[in-house]
Amino acid sequence: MESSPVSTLNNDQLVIAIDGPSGSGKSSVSKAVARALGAAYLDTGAMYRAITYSVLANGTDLSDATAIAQAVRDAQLEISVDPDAELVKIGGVDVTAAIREPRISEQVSTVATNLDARAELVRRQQEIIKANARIVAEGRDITTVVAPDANARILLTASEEARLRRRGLQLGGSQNDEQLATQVLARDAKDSTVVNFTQAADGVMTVDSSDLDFEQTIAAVLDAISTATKN
Ligand SMILES: Nc1ncnc2c1ncn2[C@@H]1O[C@H](COP(=O)(O)OP(=O)(O)O)[C@@H](O)[C@H]1O
Ligand SMILES: Nc1ccn([C@H]2C[C@H](O)[C@@H](COP(=O)(O)OP(=O)(O)O)O2)c(=O)n1
Repeated sequence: MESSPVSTLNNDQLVIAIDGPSGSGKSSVSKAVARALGAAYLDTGAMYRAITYSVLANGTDLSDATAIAQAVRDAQLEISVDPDAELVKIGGVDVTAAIREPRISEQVSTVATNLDARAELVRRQQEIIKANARIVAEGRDITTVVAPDANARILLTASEEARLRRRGLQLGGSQNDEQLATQVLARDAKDSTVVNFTQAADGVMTVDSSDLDFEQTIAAVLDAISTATKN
C-alpha cells in the first residue's frame, strides 16, 4: 500500500487529521475548524490536483507511471496553509482556481494511484505539518499514513446521496448526474484501491455529516477533537 508511517508530531504540537470521501465536507469543514482553533490548514488534495494540472499542461503521457512519478519529484509546489488565503502554485504558476475544474477531478486519480507519486507527496506533507505548531490537515490518508500520531484523527463521512447533492450545488448545477457520478463516486472507487478512507482505522473517530448542516458538522468535529485531546 503506502510508504511506512513516519512520526510527524513534535512536542507541544497540535495536529488534527481529517480524512473522508469526495463531497463529505473535508475541505470546507477543516478550514472552519482550523479558524476556530487558530491553526494552519493543509489541503493535501490540492497537491494531487496541482500535479495533475501540471502533467496535463506539459503533455505528460498519463499512462507513463515513471514520468508521473518524476514530475512529482521535480515539481516546484507551493501551497498556502492560511485558512483565509487559498493559494496553490506549481512552477510559479497560480493554479488555485484551475485545479478545481472538472477536467482535473476526472484525471486526478491517475496521480493519486501512483505509489511513487504518493510517497513523494506524503513526504512533503509531513514536512509542512512539522513546520506548523498547530495544523489541521485533510485528505484521504492523513489519519493512517501522513499523521497517524495526530492528536485527533477523524473520518468525516456522508451518504452518497448527500455527497452528490453537495458537489452538484458547489459546481453551480453545471454538471449532469453522470458527470457528477464520475467525478465523485468513480473517483472514490479508483482512489480506494490505494488508500482506505471509507472505514475508520483503529483510534479514528467517525463523524457522519449526512443529516447535519454545515454549522452542525463543524460543531461535531470540534466536539470530537475536544474528546480526543482530553486524554
Ligand atoms: N454538513 C454539510 N451540509 C451541507 N453542505 C455541506 C456540508 N459540509 C460541506 N458542505 C458543502 O458541500 C460542498 C462540498 O464540501 P467540500 O468541503 O468541498 O468537500 P470535500 O473536501 O470533502 O470534497 C461545499 O460546497 C460545502 O460547503
Ligand atoms: N491525502 C490525499 C488527498 C487527496 N488524494 C487524492 C484523491 C482525490 O481524488 C484527489 C483530490 O482530492 P480532494 O480532496 O481535492 O478531492 P475532493 O475535494 O474530496 O473531491 O486527490 C489522495 O489520494 N490523498
